[in-house]
Amino acid sequence: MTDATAATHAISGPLDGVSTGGASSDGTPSAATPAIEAVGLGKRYRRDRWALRDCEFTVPAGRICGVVGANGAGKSTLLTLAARLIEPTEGELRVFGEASSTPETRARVACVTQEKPLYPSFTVAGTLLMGRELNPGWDEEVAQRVIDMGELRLDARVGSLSGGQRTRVALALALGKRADLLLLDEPMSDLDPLARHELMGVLMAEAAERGTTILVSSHILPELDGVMDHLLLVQAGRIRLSGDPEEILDSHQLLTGIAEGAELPAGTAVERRVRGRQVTALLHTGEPVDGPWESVRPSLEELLLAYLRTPLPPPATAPDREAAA
Ligand SMILES: Nc1ncnc2c1ncn2[C@@H]1O[C@H](COP(=O)(O)OP(=O)(O)OP(=O)(O)O)[C@@H](O)[C@H]1O
Repeated sequence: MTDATAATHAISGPLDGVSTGGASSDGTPSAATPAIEAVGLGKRYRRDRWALRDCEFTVPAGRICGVVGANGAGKSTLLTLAARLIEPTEGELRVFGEASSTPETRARVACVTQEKPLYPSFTVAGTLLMGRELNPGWDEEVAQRVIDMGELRLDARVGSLSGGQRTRVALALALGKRADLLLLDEPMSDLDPLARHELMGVLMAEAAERGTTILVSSHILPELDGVMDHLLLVQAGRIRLSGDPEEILDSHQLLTGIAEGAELPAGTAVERRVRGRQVTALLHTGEPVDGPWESVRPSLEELLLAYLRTPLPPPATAPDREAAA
């Protein structure tokens, strides 16, 4: 969790128009400019504590990007940097081509942090009214639909709602803003399975209809399978995998075989597990492997679990750079 506390970032932003940088004349994002681009990105909270380091990746506009990683990997830090609620310590995180916060990019970005900051004394109706007043492109229909699906009373005070109901209000605000980039930090964690399913449907429809880029972090891997068309695996503050999940899966193989005499091609094993006489290994290669192996394409869950179980070796250059800092 980060210390991002800016209230209702989902509704922040200026009342003026939309940037033309990275956008077509009608305001929809152009495919040419990535929604997000990290160049040598690092964030250090304390002197010796890097939450993210040496991150290089691109998320093309219009993608639903799953941000996956263990607790403390750096997912919230990444989303909070993209929301401009905190600044990088080194490198850049470009949002629609802009390296730092501008009124135009702020107007194009909506964020729901894990804290889901809302005003507890406001009613649901008052919260939506605030969204409408502060956002020129406000879409009442989509915000109202999200509220109605949860059967929330408009006169209920936000402070009296359950965690999942508050999440729904925060998502209604974010969707109502009609942003080009939605940053959602574990938005589904306190929703029941039906609400999760419904709201994932709304998000997918949003992405399909408007080309909205969505960065969504989640610990629930099946929730993202078949939904995301871009994957960022964050591990110990580094980006371990980034790209189209189908292409990433195509470049891996899950092998099973008998341990005795079974040699794996050098330098390709992400993970190797031995159970009795049987070896299972995830390889990072699309090339056929010789030997007594049975090879299948891994499922997304098998691939991610293998990476999550395998710690990233510390980079050789880190001590020198720490000393120089
Ligand atoms: N405000 C802060 N001050 C100091 N350290 C922080 C702060 N926020 C996060 N960190 C540290 O940065 C690292 C990354 O934290 P972050 O919240 O980004 O991880 P995460 O992947 O989102 O974790 P989770 O899945 O548990 O939410 C952790 O080691 C965490 O302790």
